[in-house]
Amino acid sequence: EKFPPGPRVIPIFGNVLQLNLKSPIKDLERLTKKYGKVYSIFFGSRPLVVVNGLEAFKETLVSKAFDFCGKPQDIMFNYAFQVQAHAPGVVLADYSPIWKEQRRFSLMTLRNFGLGKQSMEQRILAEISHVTKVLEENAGGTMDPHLLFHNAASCIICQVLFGKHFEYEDEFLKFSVELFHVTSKILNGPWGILFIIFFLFFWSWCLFMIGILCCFYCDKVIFFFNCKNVIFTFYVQIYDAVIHESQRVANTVPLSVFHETSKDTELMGYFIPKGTMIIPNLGTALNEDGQWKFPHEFNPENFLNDKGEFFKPDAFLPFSAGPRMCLGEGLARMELFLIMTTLLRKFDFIWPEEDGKPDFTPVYGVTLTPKPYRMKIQLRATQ
Ligand code: HEM
Repeated sequence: EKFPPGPRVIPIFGNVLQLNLKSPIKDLERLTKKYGKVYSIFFGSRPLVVVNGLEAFKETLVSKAFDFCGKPQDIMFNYAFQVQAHAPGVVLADYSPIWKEQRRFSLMTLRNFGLGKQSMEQRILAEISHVTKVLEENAGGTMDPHLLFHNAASCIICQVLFGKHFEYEDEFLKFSVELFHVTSKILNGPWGILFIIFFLFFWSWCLFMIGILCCFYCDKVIFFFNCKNVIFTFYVQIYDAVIHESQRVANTVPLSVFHETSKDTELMGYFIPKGTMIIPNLGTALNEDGQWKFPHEFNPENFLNDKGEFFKPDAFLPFSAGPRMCLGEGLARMELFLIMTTLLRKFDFIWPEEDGKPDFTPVYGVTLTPKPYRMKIQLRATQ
């Protein structure tokens, strides 16, 4: 009786036919308005609980984190990725001593490979020089930057993993980026089941996903060390605000990675049995009324306090929170900051008027991405 409410369930199908599986975000928004911050939907006979908004996330991901930090093991993903009990990796591993060990090992390895250190910054800057070269070649014209940025992000993670730079024309790189692109589109789409075969390849390339997901971040501490004057620091704060605001609006990983309850528990007064799949709808905190100065518009002031200094509101949870939160946040931040600042100092990126109004409707896949677009590139007069 105390299970979260939800739409009427159709036998065999559950609520699948009531959702647009190609892009369920709008449907989930509609259901939040009707049923509240915590509600249930059924995939076939399987119940899922959708969690929305900062208050519910605090309870799910932080204060009761260990009740909610399992990962479903009996879904198609796990078979496709060949997740095995003795070697489950990190992202899809259930809450267990093996997951803890693998997470600790991964963090330590990333640190050993230079995360948070000058050497990682140098690797990223070296990769940016390749991007800059391509953009310079196209200066004065228009281009679709999609593949260029995928390549750059993939190459950075390859640098970390293999200590080698891949040329953008390299067949291996082209194949892997294309493979990721295709699979990530199919994965969440209605035809996902038919394309299960792709998933077998996907596991091998998941590290590339890391790069593509990250859209480039930064550890601003490194930057601060190099900046001694106050005015420059002020600019950095604004830059940081712009980058965070871009990520807030982009809502890159809207539904996080599904969780599962590891025991019977309660959430905002509702009873949630052990083994229930949980969807943290992270995007609902990123534009939640009451949490932001300007929740529904692009405005970097969302990350500036009254004195114009950078601050991060609690509702900024694109990397999730608690024990399962994203392990690559540091690398992602470093990449985004270095790439954005370097490119914006050198180039102007302009929307081509002949292409009409930009269509901001995102394409739903593992991540939310923009529809294909072209941009004009111009070298800036002062660099
Ligand atoms: C903008 C870039 C990125 C975003 C928005 C992002 C977001 C996320 C989210 C939402 C989760 C799920 C957390 C949860 O289950 O509660 C996650 C998990 C994870 N991410 Fe990221 N991520 C990004 C980049 C990266 C990078 C660069 C790496 C690796 C270097 C990485 C590695 C991981 C791993 C290993 C997990 C699983 C952690 C665990 O289950 O213990 N991510 N990420």
